[in-house]
Amino acid sequence: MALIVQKYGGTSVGTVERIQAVAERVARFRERGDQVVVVVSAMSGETNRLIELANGVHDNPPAREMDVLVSTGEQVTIALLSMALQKLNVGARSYTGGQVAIRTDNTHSKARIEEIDDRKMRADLDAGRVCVVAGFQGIDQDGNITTLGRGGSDTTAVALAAALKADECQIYTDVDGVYTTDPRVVDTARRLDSITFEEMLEMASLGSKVLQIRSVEFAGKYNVPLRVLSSFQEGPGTLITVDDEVDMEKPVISGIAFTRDEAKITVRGAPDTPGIAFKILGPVSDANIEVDMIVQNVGADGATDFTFTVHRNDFAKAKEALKQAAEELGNPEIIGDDKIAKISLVGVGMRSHAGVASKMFQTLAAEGVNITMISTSEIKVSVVVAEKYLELAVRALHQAFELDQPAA
Ligand SMILES: Nc1ncnc2c1ncn2[C@@H]1O[C@H](COP(=O)(O)OP(=O)(O)O)[C@@H](O)[C@H]1O
Ligand SMILES: N[C@@H](CC(=O)OP(=O)(O)O)C(=O)O
Repeated sequence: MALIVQKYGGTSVGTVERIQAVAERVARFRERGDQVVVVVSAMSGETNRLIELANGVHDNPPAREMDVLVSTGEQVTIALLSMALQKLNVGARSYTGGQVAIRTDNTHSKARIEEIDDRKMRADLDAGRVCVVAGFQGIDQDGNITTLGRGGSDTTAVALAAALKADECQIYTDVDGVYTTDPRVVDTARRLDSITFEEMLEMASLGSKVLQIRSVEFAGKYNVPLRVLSSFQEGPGTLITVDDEVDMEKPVISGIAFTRDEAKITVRGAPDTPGIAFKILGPVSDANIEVDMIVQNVGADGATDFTFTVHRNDFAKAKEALKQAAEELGNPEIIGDDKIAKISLVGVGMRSHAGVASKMFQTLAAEGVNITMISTSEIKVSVVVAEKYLELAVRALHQAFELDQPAA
């Protein structure tokens, strides 16, 4: 008998039939004698629909009310799944985040979980019932509903697994595991049997939306055994593993992540004087905008070019912040490009192998893809290219690094 936390994402509960299929899967685990806590997301498309409703009423919806609204999607699916389980004669009870209670801080729309009360869940499990818990939501200490950020149900599941010391946290989705890259873009992408927490964290941070970043951080911190599986087919999925010693047989690159979520801003001809980076990025940071990549060119004739990227949603706001600071910067030219994509190679093997970046640049050059920005860290290399070359570039890199070949 094992204690398992299972999370089913939006596509897996997208229709009544799919909810029934989830109930049947959960029932099979119960028949085997396992104790099961299920976390569900809203039906696919529902959270976006709710956000659009809010945008129709208010151009900057108040964060507290937004959380009251978007948390309703999950309330629908917990009730439906609980009913579907009871129809199969499996004892089940649904709980919103607040009912559990999943206590968070009060940062609406990106709240952090602070404490989980496991008493109700324990009582249900001991009585042989399945607990069906709404993902993505919690409650602050004043009783306000909070949400955990897009994709937050993954984090709910991992946090419950940590609180309950579950034997495994299983994330069921519409793919049968973590792939070498997004299988929707590269059809030769291969499922990985395992990937380290460190690599998964990079993949998630660099754009692979199969797991929410926070959930991977949480699983690593609390040592929660985490597995990604398909809710539509049987299979072993992908196990996220602790990074023990580096396996010399392991390929240098484990995966390719990419994102279209960023935009690039260049300040041309800014004075090349001490403090210029602060003068440019200070106003951007004051506007509460996060900066990702930064490049400052070598100065010439006392002037320099400075380029950085921000989330695409912050593009207009960042340009505006700079325009307001323009006078202090000597009125440089400010240009922007939001048709960019960032592509990243990820792999712990990079620590012990040289030449990954140069092979990446060579591959892109052979395809005629121009690189406009580069950044590296110990286990990743990222480049920015024009968005129109994204698919071409990812496919070429996938092939060049032989990611379509089964691991040795
Ligand atoms: N490296 C990757 N491996 C697997 N899936 C990936 C990867 N990168 C991106 N994805 C995408 O993530 C999707 C699953 O995440 P998501 O749509 O958020 O699922 P859910 O609704 O179940 O939470 C897949 O359909 C796939 O297109
Ligand atoms: N419904 C929320 C939470 C979530 O995790 O969804 P999904 O598991 O479908 O990515 C969202 O759309 O962000």
